[in-house]
Amino acid sequence: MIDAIIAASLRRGELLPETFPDTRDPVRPFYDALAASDPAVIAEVKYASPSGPTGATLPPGLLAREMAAGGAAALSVLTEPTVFGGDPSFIREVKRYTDLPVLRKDILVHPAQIAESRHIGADAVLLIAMVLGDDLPAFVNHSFACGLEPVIEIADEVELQAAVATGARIIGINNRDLRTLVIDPDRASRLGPLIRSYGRIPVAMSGIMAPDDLRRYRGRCGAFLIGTAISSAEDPKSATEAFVCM
Ligand SMILES: O=C(O)c1ccccc1NCC(=O)[C@H](O)[C@H](O)COP(=O)(O)O
Repeated sequence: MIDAIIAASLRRGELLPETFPDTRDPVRPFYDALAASDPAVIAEVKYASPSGPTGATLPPGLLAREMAAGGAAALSVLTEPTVFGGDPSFIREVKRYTDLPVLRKDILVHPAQIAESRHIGADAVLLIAMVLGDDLPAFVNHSFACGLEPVIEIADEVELQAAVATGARIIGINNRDLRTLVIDPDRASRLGPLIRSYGRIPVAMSGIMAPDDLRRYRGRCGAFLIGTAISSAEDPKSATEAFVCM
């Protein structure tokens, strides 16, 4: 499944123009938003996954407004269209409803997709270590050059070392295995303190379904990315509050 998503993303990247205007502004405040909040909840606008629809019903702008009202420190917006039901236009829509900094969540594999991310209004981009391999440092540098905060996603100690060798200030630990989709909640507990010891912000990602799940990472991770549990909630504002008011 992940290989098909990567191939589709490469095809999308190849269709983009090589340059976009407005790619050299200073990095926007995604980092500051996480550093200033405890717990820093990154609420994710997520409509589907390889497992099927999440059940989210509000359109992206209204969903984002509820998440902001519930106290989210920042937002993540899935823009991948083939499996996750996303679209790059969601970022602009979300930005019309909230001032919160926004992470573009996608399988980014082409340099033009980084410049595009800035152009469509993102403040940060997800760079997946497993997907980018040896290209990771170049994508980190390109993100900073485009005025974007790179957030590297890792799954193990080897990828952690590759991430800290770059200048990235935020490193996410995905508890979900991208190939098997199985969640291992101990990943973020184990790797979070190690990332902290390098002076970076560790973000626990995936499988955080209830406030108690977040509690296990307190003190070990600095931020918490929550998709399905908030996006699919009947009342996304209250669902966000429940995580923020831990
Ligand atoms: O969500 C999935 O099942 C998934 C499968 C394969 C690759 C990526 C996947 N999700 C992307 C994400 O990063 C999650 O949306 C994010 O971590 C939030 O996860 P959750 O809170 O469990 O919805």
